[in-house]
Amino acid sequence: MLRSIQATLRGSPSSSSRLLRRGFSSESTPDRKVAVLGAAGGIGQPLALLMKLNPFVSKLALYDIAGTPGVAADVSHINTRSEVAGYMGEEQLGKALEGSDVVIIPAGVPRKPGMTRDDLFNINAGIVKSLCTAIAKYCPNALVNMISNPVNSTVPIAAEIFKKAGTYDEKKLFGVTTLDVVRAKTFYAGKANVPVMEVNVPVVGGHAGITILPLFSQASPKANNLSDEDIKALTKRTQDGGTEVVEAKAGKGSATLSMAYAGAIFADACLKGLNGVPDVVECSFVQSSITELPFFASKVRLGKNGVEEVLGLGPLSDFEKQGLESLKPELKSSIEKGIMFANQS
Ligand SMILES: NC(=O)c1ccc[n+]([C@@H]2O[C@H](COP(=O)([O-])OP(=O)(O)OC[C@H]3O[C@@H](n4cnc5c(N)ncnc54)[C@H](O)[C@@H]3O)[C@@H](O)[C@H]2O)c1
Ligand SMILES: O=C(O)C[C@H](O)C(=O)O
Repeated sequence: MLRSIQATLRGSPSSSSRLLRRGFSSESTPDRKVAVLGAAGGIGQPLALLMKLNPFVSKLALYDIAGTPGVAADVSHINTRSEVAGYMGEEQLGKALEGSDVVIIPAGVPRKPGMTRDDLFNINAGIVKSLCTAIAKYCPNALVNMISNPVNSTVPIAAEIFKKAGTYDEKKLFGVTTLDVVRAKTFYAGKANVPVMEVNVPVVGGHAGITILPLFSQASPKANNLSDEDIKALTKRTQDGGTEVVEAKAGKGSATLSMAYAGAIFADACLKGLNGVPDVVECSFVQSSITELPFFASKVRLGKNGVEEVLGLGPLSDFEKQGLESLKPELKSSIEKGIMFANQS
């Protein structure tokens, strides 16, 4: 993705030649519509920019309850492939969604210091419910990338809304946990003193506090200079990464720029999968049977229909096994809270 952005910034010939190397002719690169819901927000605006730079996108629909005409006009002047349109207010939501291949949802309120992600439930659950009801109506086959918190509950809410509408396909619903992976990579590279762009670390579980479980025992490149205490500290920092940003922003919201980057990486992976690029693997919070919980984040292979394969956890250290058992009760209750909300209201 970073290379895609860099190539795009250098000029379209290099991005199209990259597409050619991947087996697409410039004429046959499939048309793909991406909709961003909450596009005028702290995440939505930089995410709109990054999706405008993505050569796989042919149409970019920017939807919010306010402010999207300005964001769309601004982003639309960038000389890249996609056509941009802004949509504002519920009466324009259908048009924004129609024909979408990927819908990215960063709509909703962010945390302030002292709040948990679950404290956002009361407002964001209703927002997600209404947006997913519209997705079921206007683009039931789209891949849905859920960013709105609490992800551990908003993804189950989306699943229930789609089930009620008769459109649920578990292969097409994703909780975006990429920021946890981005953080784990950055913190590990800093501590292990290895080149950050070469680092890979799976992060499993969910997206809140101890439900975020980075698997540093599977990190590459291997680092022999890290003690058990270092791994514990890296795990805690990854779990508290969101809070670190919320506190630093001191009441002005939560992670937006790093989240836009993470959201753009995940959407890019979804588009590559849809376009038949082989071996696209990212961590995501999806319907899962790799533990007893109905939703769980782990590595997922992406393909032409969305999730092609939910990959297992692989070998865990004793510390990670303990972390896995400790996260299950909280994750289970967040999932159940989402399911109950969707079915009672
Ligand atoms: N998954 C993650 O890793 C992750 C990371 C960071 C933030 N988040 C979450 O993303 C969400 C958005 O964060 P932000 O910083 O961009 O907030 P923000 O307040 O800056 O932006 C949210 C946007 O959503 C819009 N919105 C509200 N109701 C809407 C509706 N019904 N339809 C469409 N748009 C609507 C608002 O108008 C606003 O523009 C929060 O819930 C936050 O907790 C998730
Ligand atoms: O921490 C938050 O509230 C936002 C987001 O979930 C994050 O991880 O940065």
